Amino acid sequence: MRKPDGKIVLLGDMNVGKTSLLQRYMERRFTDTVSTVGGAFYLKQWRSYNISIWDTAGTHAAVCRGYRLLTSWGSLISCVDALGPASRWREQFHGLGSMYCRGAAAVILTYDVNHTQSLLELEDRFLGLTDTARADCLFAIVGNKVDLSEDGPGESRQEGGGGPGPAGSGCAAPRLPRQVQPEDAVALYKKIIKYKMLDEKDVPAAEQMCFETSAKTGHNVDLLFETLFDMVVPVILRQRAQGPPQTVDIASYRPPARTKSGCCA
Ligand SMILES: Nc1nc2c(ncn2[C@@H]2O[C@H](COP(=O)(O)OP(=O)(O)OP(=O)(O)O)[C@@H](O)[C@H]2O)c(=O)[nH]1
Ligand SMILES: [Mg+2]
Repeated sequence: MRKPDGKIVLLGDMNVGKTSLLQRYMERRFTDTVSTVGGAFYLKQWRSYNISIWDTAGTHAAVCRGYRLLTSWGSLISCVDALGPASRWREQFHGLGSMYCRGAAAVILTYDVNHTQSLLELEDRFLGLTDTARADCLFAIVGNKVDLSEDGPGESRQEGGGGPGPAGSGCAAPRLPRQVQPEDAVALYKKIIKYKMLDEKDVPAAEQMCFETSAKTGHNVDLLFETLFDMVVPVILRQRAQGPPQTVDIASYRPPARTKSGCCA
């Protein structure tokens, strides 16, 4: 298998629809999903480039919230017990998330437009994971599940076919009042630019990088991925021009052969 030329990573709280978005784009269908454990990737050929798209688990935030609940409800002993595992979880999650983001050319920060907390989590928990991404990493902010909001495009404008599973079931879910406005996503994008100490004029405009999608209907899903692929190609070319990364590839690393005279030669 050829090594991927570039990497895109999907991050976001559990249940926001990361796996469903990726499945909708790669497999052209919307099916029941199970919560992701660890991470998995698809390879997409775009023009002459191989791009890996990583799906990650959003579980951590909920696990920590669970522990927080436990600490407020439980006995003193369970509080003390819970603090240990919660912080260990946070560390493990941070390590794993940072690993998935290492060298990423683009990160898709995903939230649910009907759930404010999922947008807040992006800044609180997920943005820090992107410190290991490329310095010129692109950021897309994606509000998913617009089909569920009162003002969303919904079933009647279904794009790309429903396929088996929930989308094909024919019964429309009740509409919800939308909790996150497009301006909130634009504000987050601007915060990210500040956090990364970038100049707004050197990065794509917020309006270009904030999307509202529905993995269920397919709304804007192709637009999201294909806009990013086009933007990632120049990043790949820059990466090639800079030469191989200055880090050791553990898989291919071989220690230098010892001389017969040993270490003191
Ligand atoms: N109505 C609607 N439901 C969606 C949409 N996207 C995902 N879902 C549903 O939301 C639930 C969670 O979707 P997933 O894709 O598994 O979410 P995830 O972000 O990958 O979750 P984790 O793997 O736990 O981090 C599933 O029941 C999906 O069917 C959408 O656009 N519209
Ligand atoms: Mg998932």
